[in-house]
Amino acid sequence: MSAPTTAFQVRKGIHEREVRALEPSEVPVIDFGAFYSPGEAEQRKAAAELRKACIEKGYFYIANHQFPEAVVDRAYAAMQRFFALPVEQKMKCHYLDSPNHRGYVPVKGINADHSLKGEDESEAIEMAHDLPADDPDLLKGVRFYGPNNWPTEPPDFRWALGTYFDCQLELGRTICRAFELALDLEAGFFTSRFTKPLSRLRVCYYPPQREDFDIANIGIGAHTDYECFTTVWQNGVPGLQMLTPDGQWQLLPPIPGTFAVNLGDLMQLWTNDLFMSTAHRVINLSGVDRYSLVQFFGLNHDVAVEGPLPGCAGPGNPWRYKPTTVGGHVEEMVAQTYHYSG
Ligand SMILES: O=C(O)CCC(=O)C(=O)O
Ligand SMILES: [Fe+2]
Repeated sequence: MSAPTTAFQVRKGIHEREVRALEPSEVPVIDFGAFYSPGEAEQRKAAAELRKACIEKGYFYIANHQFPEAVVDRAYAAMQRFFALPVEQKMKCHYLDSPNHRGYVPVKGINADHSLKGEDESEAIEMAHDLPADDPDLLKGVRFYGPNNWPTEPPDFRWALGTYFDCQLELGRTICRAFELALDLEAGFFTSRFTKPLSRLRVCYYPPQREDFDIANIGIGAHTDYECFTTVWQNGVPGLQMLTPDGQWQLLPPIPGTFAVNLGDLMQLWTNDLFMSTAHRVINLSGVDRYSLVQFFGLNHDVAVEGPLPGCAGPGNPWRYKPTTVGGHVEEMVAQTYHYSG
């Protein structure tokens, strides 16, 4: 049985227009170098900072993560060239033409905020692990495993974004390890279930938005992400806003050399609301184009979320959710957001 889904997106203040723009010094930045070092004390210290940020804010940035800068630069260059193409060209790889939920999402192609009837004013490419068409899990009916629906233009898009995706998987494994420490779990709790993870990458473009925008039609409407956590790279142009657990919208400043990381629904389910899935949205009022690379990290498709993590429930604090699976929850939420009929 699936968990109730409406619990995740609805938050007090979700349509509030007041936003506080944060200074870079106000952002919790975790030094990820600690997780690559053999020093246990350093790792524990960084994990404690990560835990505090998750409880108080629902997001953090990571620095010293060792992600190759050239991979980001190449991905950014290729995505700019793709989104500059005529719309007819981009429509040739529309996501609704892919059996695996991969491809181009045009303007008004999704409705991320399920509580409104609007459509989102942004474009994206949905991609994931580029698996063959005879992948055994795909043959069993798991549509999230399978081939990407690559654009043919620009010709290096596939290399540039495929490499970004693969490198992010490596980073994601380290973030899983950091969460194991932050939640006091046995080593391998997440990483041993991260051998064929459901991970999606959204390659996003947000044209500038008018000041008198309608809250139902913004870059991406307020929502929570469905997986365990999400990494966000943004091109120096602000627009991403996070709703903190105490109900304040915060505009996140891009900080060169970092990724923002926010929590997703599965983390909320598993931690029984200790780590809440962070509601967020994008409104690009900068006057210039905003681009972002947003990668979602679940665990393997069939991993069961059938109870709270150790230490996250007890007398007076029962588990609030129903059992689900990683793939089951993501499938249900994607069906509500994207324009699949029937
Ligand atoms: O573009 C961003 O910064 C965030 C996009 C987002 O929230 C999403 O694609 O789920
Ligand atoms: Fe999101």
